[in-house]
Amino acid sequence: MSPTTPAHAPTPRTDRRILVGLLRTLSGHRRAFTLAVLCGVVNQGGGIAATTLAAVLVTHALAGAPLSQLLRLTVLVTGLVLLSSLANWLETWISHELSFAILAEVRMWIYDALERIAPVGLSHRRSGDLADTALNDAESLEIFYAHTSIYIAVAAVVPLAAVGTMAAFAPTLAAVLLVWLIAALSVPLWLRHAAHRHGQRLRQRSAELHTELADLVAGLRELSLFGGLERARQRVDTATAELAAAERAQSLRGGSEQAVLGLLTGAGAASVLAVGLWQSGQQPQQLPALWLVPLTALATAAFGPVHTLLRVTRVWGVTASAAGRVFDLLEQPAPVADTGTRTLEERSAVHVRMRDVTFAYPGARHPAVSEIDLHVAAGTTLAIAGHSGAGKSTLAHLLLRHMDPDVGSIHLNGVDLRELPRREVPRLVAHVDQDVFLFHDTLAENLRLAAPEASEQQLREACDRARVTPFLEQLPNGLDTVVGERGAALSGGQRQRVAIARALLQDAPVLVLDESASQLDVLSERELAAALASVRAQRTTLLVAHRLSTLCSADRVAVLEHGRLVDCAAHSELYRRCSAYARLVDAQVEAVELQAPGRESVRSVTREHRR
Ligand SMILES: Nc1ncnc2c1ncn2[C@@H]1O[C@H](COP(=O)(O)OP(=O)(O)OP(=O)(O)O)[C@@H](O)[C@H]1O
Repeated sequence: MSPTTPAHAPTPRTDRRILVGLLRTLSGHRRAFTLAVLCGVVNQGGGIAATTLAAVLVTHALAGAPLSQLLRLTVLVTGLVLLSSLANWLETWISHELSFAILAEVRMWIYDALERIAPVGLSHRRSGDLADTALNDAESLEIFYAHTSIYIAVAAVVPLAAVGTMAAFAPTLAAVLLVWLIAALSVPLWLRHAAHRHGQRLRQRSAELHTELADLVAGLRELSLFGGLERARQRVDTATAELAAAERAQSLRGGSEQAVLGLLTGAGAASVLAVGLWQSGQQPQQLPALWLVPLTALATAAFGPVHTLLRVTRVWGVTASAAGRVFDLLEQPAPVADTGTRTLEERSAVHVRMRDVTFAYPGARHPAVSEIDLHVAAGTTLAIAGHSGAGKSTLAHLLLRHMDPDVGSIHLNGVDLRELPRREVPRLVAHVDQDVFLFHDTLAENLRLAAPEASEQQLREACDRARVTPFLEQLPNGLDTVVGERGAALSGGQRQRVAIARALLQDAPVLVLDESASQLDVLSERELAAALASVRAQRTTLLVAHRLSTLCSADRVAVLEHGRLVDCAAHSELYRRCSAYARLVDAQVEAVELQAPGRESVRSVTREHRR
């Protein structure tokens, strides 16, 4: 079973909210940002000044100005070009440093968010989609921090400075230029809805393709077993085609934006030239003809920062969509509050009390568990039995505090789980799940997950007690053997024994054991039973039981039906007095006998509990 789906549904974000969110991230890097903007202003401003002065130089040369004056102008133009290049290099360097520093922060925030909302808050998201947010969405923000934010500031300063300079020589031309510059800057505003739509679609399609591929790789074995490879191929093909269509729409809009901007730049320069020509032809002359070429050059160059800005804002839709997905994850509320401050004084003997516990999954019509009242004395084992869907795993998840009861409470030695800090719970309650996850790492490192400081001797002791040692000796490199992705190099039973060794190393006083429902051969079952007995000794255990032998070994068995507690007693007594339990046990025995006729262990258990 998987934990609950949270009710959290992110509200749609406007461009302004996203921009404010992105800029807020910059506030911790004001110095680097200001430096980058300064370099950007010098780079773009120097470029415009060099272009304008080069035009002045040509005009003066044509007008027969003295060589010394031409030389001075040449030195000035060269100096400006060098300064602009240096500023360009510095801007690129600082802005990328800034961007990488912020991206490193964002990635850590994403990691913290994943940790805060796991496991319940992640259950409704596909792992490929989450990986895409953590990697590609975060990566997409690079363009904003390294370019967009800086170019916005530069584009707000440099063209205005160019208009100001022009106003000092020709106020009318400056007014004409200003009108065209405003028109050019408004292009992304006209197209913002399309840009947002295209960007969102592009990021979504890219995430979908990524998720499809991740699913395909993870489920390759099942797909080939059930002949589903062709269908999976078609799904990848469809996702690829949809991504290509989204990319095409994005490029088409980008191309139109570029063409419109080119048109506006040309029209702006032509208007300045036309008005300038008209002014210089007036009597008395309103503008010296010699200024015409430099002023037209200045007008054309003033569009440079706008072109640079629009080159990056063209992908604003993608950035906004990626930022929205990242912010959604960062702002997703934790499924359980972490406000507890109490500690457990006595940790060696912990008893568990469930008081009137009721819990319903969000959107479910009925509670998964209702009014459960249970007590597990310190050091004893309580097995939870019931048909599939009866609420056994839900109780286990509540004890692990993956979620909180809607009504009632769960206490360890009288302390409500909600009163403990969240990080304290794994120190008190260990979990051995039926679906064991092992990292693609050595067996030793997988074991050290529970106790990072454990010595090799301690690892070996835990392996001995959890019956890992017999198969450990067969592994090529013993504890240093890499167990493969998700522990693929080990069998299901072996993985469970590794998980038991891990729980032993974790050394928590309470244990939640979700027993594997799959049937094991007699030898494996015996090994597993011995390992379980070892980890349960002296621990308070809540055992989600599927096997008859495990039910018999528990101190008491609680029977659930449709989320309600039917009865709770020792196995033999329960078998006699509780018809629901008797039916469950009989069904178990018949199923096992059917699968393994004549199996002695089953017969003996059957004889035992039927007495
Ligand atoms: N994440 C979830 N979201 C919504 N409902 C859920 C979720 N997980 C379980 N349920 C529902 O809650 C009820 C109890 O499920 P639970 O997994 O606790 O039963 P179980 O007794 O452990 O079953 P099994 O033996 O098959 O694992 C079922 O009706 C199930 O469909």
